[in-house]
Amino acid sequence: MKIAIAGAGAMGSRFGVKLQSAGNQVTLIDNWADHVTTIQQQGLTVTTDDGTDHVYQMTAKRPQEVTTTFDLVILFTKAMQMDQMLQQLSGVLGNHPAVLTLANGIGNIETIERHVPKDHVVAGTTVWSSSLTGPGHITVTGTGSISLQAMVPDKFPDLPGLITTLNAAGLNASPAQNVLAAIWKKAGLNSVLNTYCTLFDCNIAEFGGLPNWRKLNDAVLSEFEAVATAAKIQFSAADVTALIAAQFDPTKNGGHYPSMHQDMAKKRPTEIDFLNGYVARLGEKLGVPAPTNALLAQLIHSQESLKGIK
Ligand SMILES: NC(=O)C1=CN([C@@H]2O[C@H](COP(=O)(O)OP(=O)(O)OC[C@H]3O[C@@H](n4cnc5c(N)ncnc54)[C@H](OP(=O)(O)O)[C@@H]3O)[C@@H](O)[C@H]2O)C=CC1
Ligand SMILES: CC(C)(CO)C(=O)C(=O)O
Repeated sequence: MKIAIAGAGAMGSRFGVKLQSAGNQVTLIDNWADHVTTIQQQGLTVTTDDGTDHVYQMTAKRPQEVTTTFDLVILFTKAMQMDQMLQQLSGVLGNHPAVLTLANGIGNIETIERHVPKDHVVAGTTVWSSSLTGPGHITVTGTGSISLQAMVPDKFPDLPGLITTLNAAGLNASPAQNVLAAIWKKAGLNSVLNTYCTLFDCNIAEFGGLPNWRKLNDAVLSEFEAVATAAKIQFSAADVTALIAAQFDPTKNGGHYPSMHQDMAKKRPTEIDFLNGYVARLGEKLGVPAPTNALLAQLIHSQESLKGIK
């Protein structure tokens, strides 16, 4: 399959390597010029759990250099970069490839549907993880899985085929029954793990080792559940808490510093407005206050300001 990874940072690069190793023709597309040039000249370096470096020769391009067509575009930008990437790839999208997004945050589907017909879109979530440690260099730990669903299930040509392609690359994909519920579930997880690990400067296992992690968790997720219920979205705080607890295991994501922590460390804007901030705003609109999520969003914004992040 001809696959474009649009947004080839930490996650896009990890997925790109796995899909190419399984025999697909993969193009990594990214706006970070140094990253693209390093991959073109030296290959993509992947440091694995045991500290070993593996170098992969991969095709890497900036969006404006892409002229080929693809069967599948996997969008792996940050939520706030998605609209720009879709605009830059309008020529590529004109050939109607399937478009899959597994990015974190709520609201990405609406962004994609401004650029791509709904019946070509597949959305989902993943608990795979990765860190972009420098241009052309990622560090990966643990394993993960993917849950995904076509936005118009009767019209999307071949979801089982897409799942087979992802699974042949060892990505552990399975169909979701209710993609909006899956996105909210993942956003609940990120609004706990990403936000607290960033504020406390810790990894996921260290957060799980806090004696009061459950209290901190419940303060966020009880509001998520109330807002989701008002918005008629299926959400169970208990289910999300179980998923969070499963990440503490070092063979899953225990050793991982969440993507928001990585953003803050690199002085890059975070996705907070698509996580706790989104729920606080929606809660306000629906008359269901979410003060803990509103405060956490403000705390992260304050940290961004102190670091000079705009
Ligand atoms: N990392 C993880 O473990 C996980 C991440 N996710 C989600 O996946 C999506 C993609 O995240 P992720 O792969 O972490 O994103 P990254 O931060 O690794 O990369 C995103 C983009 O940011 C820019 N960028 C990043 N670092 C630098 C730098 N030092 N200098 C210049 N530009 C830089 C690049 O694009 P540009 O130049 O165009 O700005 C890059 O493509 C997000 O929605 C995230 O929440 C989901 C599960 C796990
Ligand atoms: C890996 C995981 C699940 C950790 O919160 C994630 O989604 C992230 O780092 O953004």
